[in-house]
Amino acid sequence: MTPPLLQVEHLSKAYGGVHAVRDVSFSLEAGELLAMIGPNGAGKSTCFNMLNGQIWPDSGSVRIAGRDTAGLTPREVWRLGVGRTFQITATFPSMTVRENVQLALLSHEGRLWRLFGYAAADMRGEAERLCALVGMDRALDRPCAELAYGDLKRLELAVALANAPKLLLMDEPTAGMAPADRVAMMRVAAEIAAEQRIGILFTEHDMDVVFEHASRIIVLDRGRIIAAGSPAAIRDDPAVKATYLGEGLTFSAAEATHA
Ligand SMILES: Nc1ncnc2c1ncn2[C@@H]1O[C@H](COP(=O)(O)OP(=O)(O)OP(=O)(O)O)[C@@H](O)[C@H]1O
Repeated sequence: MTPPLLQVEHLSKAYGGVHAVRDVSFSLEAGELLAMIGPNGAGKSTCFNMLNGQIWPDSGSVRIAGRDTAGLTPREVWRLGVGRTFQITATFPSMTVRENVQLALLSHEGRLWRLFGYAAADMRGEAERLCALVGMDRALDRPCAELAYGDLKRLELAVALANAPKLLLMDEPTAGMAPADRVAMMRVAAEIAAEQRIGILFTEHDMDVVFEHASRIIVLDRGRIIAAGSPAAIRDDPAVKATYLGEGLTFSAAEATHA
């Protein structure tokens, strides 16, 4: 039997007396868009940091396509096909959209030293394909410094895709975006996940985005998974409602969408 793309078992991490992540287990298949939600301090970032090798767990395991990542550095985990996008975008402002993606493609190929030679030209077509995939083909020659924030996030997704990830970790991909851009951004991510058979795990505070696009949702609270399941099941889960209502948040928009 083929192992899941991502298999997390009994993952735990404590900082002094704070149990940031406690006994977390879940799996993710190729093509799936899994949302990890939870209030501030629930343990989402700590989980992500353990998944890409930035921090090592106290106990538990992470397997990528069956391969245990224990003891691997972030770069080694990246080589297994785990990409990550961050809340704060990291592109080169003076370079154009196309050049940023070409650079990522060259870096993936290990050919960075040939950046200004013909190798960069080799990557032109592929860079344009990736830009089109995220809806940035209209801005190929624009310097990144001129881009609106939403477009920078799309570009960041293209840069992450240049590394041909099997699993993409997206840390609040829509943070700082206008509501319409948020939904559009995740629609693009969902289409890419399905078409390219990439597994995407994302954290998100905007419940409209989560309920509209996630195939499944896991809910963390104080380091533990308190619920996991389909968007409909999570919306009706009493423990989830209690956690979020405690924060003054409601699922009203999501209820309207799915009613
Ligand atoms: N390096 C650290 N040292 C000490 N405590 C930490 C460290 N990193 C995280 N924590 C604590 O672990 C808990 C989980 O934090 P984490 O950042 O993983 O939550 P989060 O769900 O990502 O929150 P947010 O939504 O605010 O980003 C919090 O109580 C936090 O204060």
